[in-house]
Amino acid sequence: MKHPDDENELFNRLEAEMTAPDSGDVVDLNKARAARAESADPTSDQSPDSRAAESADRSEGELDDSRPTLVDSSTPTESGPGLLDRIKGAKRLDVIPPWMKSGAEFKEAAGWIAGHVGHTAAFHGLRVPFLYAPKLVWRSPRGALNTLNKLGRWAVDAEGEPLRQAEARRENSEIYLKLSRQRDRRVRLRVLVTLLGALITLAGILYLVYGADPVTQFIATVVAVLTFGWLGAPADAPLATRAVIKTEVQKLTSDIVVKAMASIGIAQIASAVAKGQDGVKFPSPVTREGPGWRADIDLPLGVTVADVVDRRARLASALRRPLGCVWPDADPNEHEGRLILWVGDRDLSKTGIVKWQLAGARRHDIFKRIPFGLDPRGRAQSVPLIQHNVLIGSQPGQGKTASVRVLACGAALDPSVELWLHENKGTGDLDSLSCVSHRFVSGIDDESIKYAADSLKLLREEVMRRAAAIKKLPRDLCPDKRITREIANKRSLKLWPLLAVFDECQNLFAHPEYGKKAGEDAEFIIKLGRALGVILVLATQRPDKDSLPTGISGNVSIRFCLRVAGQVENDMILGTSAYKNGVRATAFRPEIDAGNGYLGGAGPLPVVVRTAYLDDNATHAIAQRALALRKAEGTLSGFALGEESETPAGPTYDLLADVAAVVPVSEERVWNERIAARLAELRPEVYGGWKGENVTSALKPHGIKTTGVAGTTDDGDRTTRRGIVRADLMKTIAERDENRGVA
Ligand SMILES: Nc1ncnc2c1ncn2[C@@H]1O[C@H](COP(=O)(O)OP(=O)(O)OP(=O)(O)O)[C@@H](O)[C@H]1O
Repeated sequence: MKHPDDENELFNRLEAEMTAPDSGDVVDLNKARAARAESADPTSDQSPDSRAAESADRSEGELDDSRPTLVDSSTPTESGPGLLDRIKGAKRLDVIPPWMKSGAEFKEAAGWIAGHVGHTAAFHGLRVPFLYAPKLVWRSPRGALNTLNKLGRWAVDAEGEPLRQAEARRENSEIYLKLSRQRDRRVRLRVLVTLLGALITLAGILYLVYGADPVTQFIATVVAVLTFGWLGAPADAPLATRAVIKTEVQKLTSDIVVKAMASIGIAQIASAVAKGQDGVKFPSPVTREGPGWRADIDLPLGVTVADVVDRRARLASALRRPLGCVWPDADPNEHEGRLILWVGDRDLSKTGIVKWQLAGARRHDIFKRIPFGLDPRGRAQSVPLIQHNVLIGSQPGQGKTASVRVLACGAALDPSVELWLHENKGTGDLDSLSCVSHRFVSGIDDESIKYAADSLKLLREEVMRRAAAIKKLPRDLCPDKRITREIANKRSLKLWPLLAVFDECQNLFAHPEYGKKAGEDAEFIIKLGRALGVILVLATQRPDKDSLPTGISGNVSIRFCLRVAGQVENDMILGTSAYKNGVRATAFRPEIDAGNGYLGGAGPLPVVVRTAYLDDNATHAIAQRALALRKAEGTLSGFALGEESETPAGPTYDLLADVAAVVPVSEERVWNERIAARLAELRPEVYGGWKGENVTSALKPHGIKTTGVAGTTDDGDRTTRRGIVRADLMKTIAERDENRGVA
């Protein structure tokens, strides 16, 4: 493995700086130039003579274009940053390793070890009376015979017999006699010891049979049976089977990595390895990180991390690991050619259910990030919601609703958040959260789709209201013209965060009647609502341009893409060029990789995340906690309180303004029937069919009284009929506008 020789480099630089022209030494410029040119092209002959000859041979304009033109300055300059800058720019490694600082990681490891020990104890404990003890009893006669046999052979020195026979065959009488004498001596001693031992054993047996109490007899019998049973075990049949079968994972070494990288079809690496070089460099040693190995790799010049990500399957094959174990990743703090190759011990899809960090939390602040899941390296990943919108997409059954639940539960745990939940699949996946929702619908029928479309219409109006309200806030409270925690806490301002979820939104946006308008409203909200605390979370299983307007997919800031079938769907969710850049959710496997997806926009680079999973029971428990919080703080509203759902008013027109428009200044008093006729002409879709009495009753709530107004009919008759005084109307309009301005 190679490491950069930093110390040497540093030393050379120090030396160079100390002997630099500042020190007052005279520098031989010719020599310096020659040295520089030599370093640029070590193969060429750079003696002054040769250079003179070369220039004489070539006329101007006849330069050899096969050689790159050197553009270095001919005067010596300092190369690169100075020592202090280099030290300042150096990356400091953690004094205490991260795993030692993480209570959660430590707890998880301790829990895992305790579980492992407990499992092993239970496994063998159950087998002792029913399997191991009967096996030992069964094997004990054989063990007793084996023991007697071994004793007998020892007493007569049977082990030496082959050697003596060999010497006899070779007729080597001297050695044979020596060996025979040695055997006689041994046998005499050993037979004596054996007889003595047999006598003691016999005495012991007689004592146990006739003199010992039953407990001693029992213990002695058990010990004897177990011992002989143990000694009677055949070599190929151990007594106990293994409680756990260890899956041995090969240690990742730089040699393995180099070999693998050379075989994935990147020409620069393959040709370097063929020439006996490494092809890639390792800026730091291969280390253990989380449940796997991490290799930091510098790729050859011109090769990018995306080139390796493209070949992930080949890399997995070359490393002889399942695809779900091999995760090539870029390092956001380094250059484009720095690869972090993380090779897990286990396939990501086999890591089981990821526990949600807030599953047991009492409350959460939506202005902080919402824990979302783990990346393959076991690092927690989270999603910011404030100032963002979220788009989630995948094929059916890959975990969209599960990820929506995590985000909705995170928001629900902040009692200041108003939740609008729409699940247009009709399976009730979000029902548990209905008890804390301001608006809620679950269904795929037209009525449910209309409800969701109405919500977007209302949200659009809400965004406009908020924009006007924020504009009026004093600068010290709202310097950035966006919602803050402080503003959200001032309930009178009605500017708390509002999270609206549209699960299976393809059913809404592709609806023949409501789809188009809903798409426009959603785009409007996504573009303007971010700073105003309105957050949209959209999940779709059909990411195409009919079911997901491009205005939405182009403007959303956080994207989570679970398994999709092709490049178009991939880029629709993760953004243009994602596929080309190696961010490919097509690599996930159907069903097996449910819950695994690429998360973009939540950090500097897209990362693979296995989302935390909340089943219905866990969601219900969180919803109940959120409900208690909202009750305590008095923030329950709308659907949760059983209130009638709001529907946006039909086309909204300002009646007073319309009346003012049809009553000219010259008419001080006017009959209501004339106003009705003029209104019907102005807006037939609103006022068509109105009579004088409709005007009377419509103006009454505004405090405009009707009185008897004298006038002339179209036929020229003078008469008195019900009408209004224009001054009353204008006064009412002025008062209303003034009040609105105050609000
Ligand atoms: N994070 C996860 N961890 C483990 N399993 C998961 C995870 N997410 C989803 N699954 C599994 O995938 C199944 C389908 O999940 P979910 O209903 O969220 O998918 P979906 O994409 O919303 O499906 P559809 O498009 O049909 O609504 C779940 O029942 C669960 O078994």
